[in-house]
Amino acid sequence: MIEIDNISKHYVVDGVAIPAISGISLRVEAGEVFGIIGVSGAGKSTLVRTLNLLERPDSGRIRVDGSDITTLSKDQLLRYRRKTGMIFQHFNLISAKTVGENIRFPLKLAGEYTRAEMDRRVDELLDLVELGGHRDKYPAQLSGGQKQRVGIARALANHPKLLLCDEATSALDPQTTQSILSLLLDINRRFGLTIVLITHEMDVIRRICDRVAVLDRGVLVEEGVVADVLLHPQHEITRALVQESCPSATTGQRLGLSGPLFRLTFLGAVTYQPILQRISAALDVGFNIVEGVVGRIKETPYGQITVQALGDAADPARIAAAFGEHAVRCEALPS
Ligand SMILES: Nc1ncnc2c1ncn2[C@@H]1O[C@H](COP(=O)(O)OP(=O)(O)OP(=O)(O)O)[C@@H](O)[C@H]1O
Repeated sequence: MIEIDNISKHYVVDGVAIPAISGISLRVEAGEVFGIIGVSGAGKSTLVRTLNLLERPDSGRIRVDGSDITTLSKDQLLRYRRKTGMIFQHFNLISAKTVGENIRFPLKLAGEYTRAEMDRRVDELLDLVELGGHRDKYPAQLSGGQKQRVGIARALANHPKLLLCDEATSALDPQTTQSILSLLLDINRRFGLTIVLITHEMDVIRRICDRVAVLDRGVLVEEGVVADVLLHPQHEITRALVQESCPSATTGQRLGLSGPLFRLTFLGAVTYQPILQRISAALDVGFNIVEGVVGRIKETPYGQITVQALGDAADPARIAAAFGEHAVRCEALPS
């Protein structure tokens, strides 16, 4: 478990102090996939890099499994870093080394394995990331997705407990992004590995994260279970980040619709049940779907749609109560 307690970090550029993160406190549970999202310059990289002390916070504490990593000795820090893998947006592979040599590198640095053990581990990791047969190739001979798979294999070499992902899919096309996210989720589940990832894409959070923190100008503005943050964003910056994938509260004004508008949120099995039809029949109200999205948050189905209620019986309180009885959240929107 990681407990980040009130950490701050600034950089000095041309004698001027630039705050990068300010007073951040967070808790990441063992075995979860924790996402940190924010726009460019929000402080995501700085925050994730404090978790292996690539950036040392100016103040505050970071406790991992109870011990404060900011007070570790040099040797203790080396050991801690060995158990903390990291992958990067631009992969950071050594171009003059083959795939096999790149993966073997952290094993060599650890100085704990025989040649045969290292060979065996490299083969095991190549199988894990589905790159068997690419061992003797050089990074330049690989696609972006394959390079990131090498990065993942290298990060996992010493059986880390924590994997840090710094915009790991930002340089990849959408299809390759999905395959890398699936691999990360598979690794998280198979090995119980804790993953902390940073991204500027809500879709990455939706696909694999359990919880998410939102950063804005170095400050933590919102944090919670992904479904709550995605479907009911509280902070303006979060709303902007989710707007592309979810209907907004200004739909009525935008589409010039009159008549009562409702935003309905379905989460779980209820998403696939004919609730609209049932309530329509029970209340004698028609529903015009004007906007919406249906998808999955990790494996959980969800839907969020905006409907216009039609008919004389379209009483907002009755409609909200009827959806509530079916465990569908119903919010009246300004029309
Ligand atoms: N090495 C550095 N020296 C000086 N300023 C820096 C340094 N690294 C980051 N900053 C500044 O700190 C702030 C936070 O940057 P950071 O890279 O952590 O944000 P980010 O959310 O990861 O952004 P991006 O998504 O663009 O990488 C920004 O104002 C940035 O310009």
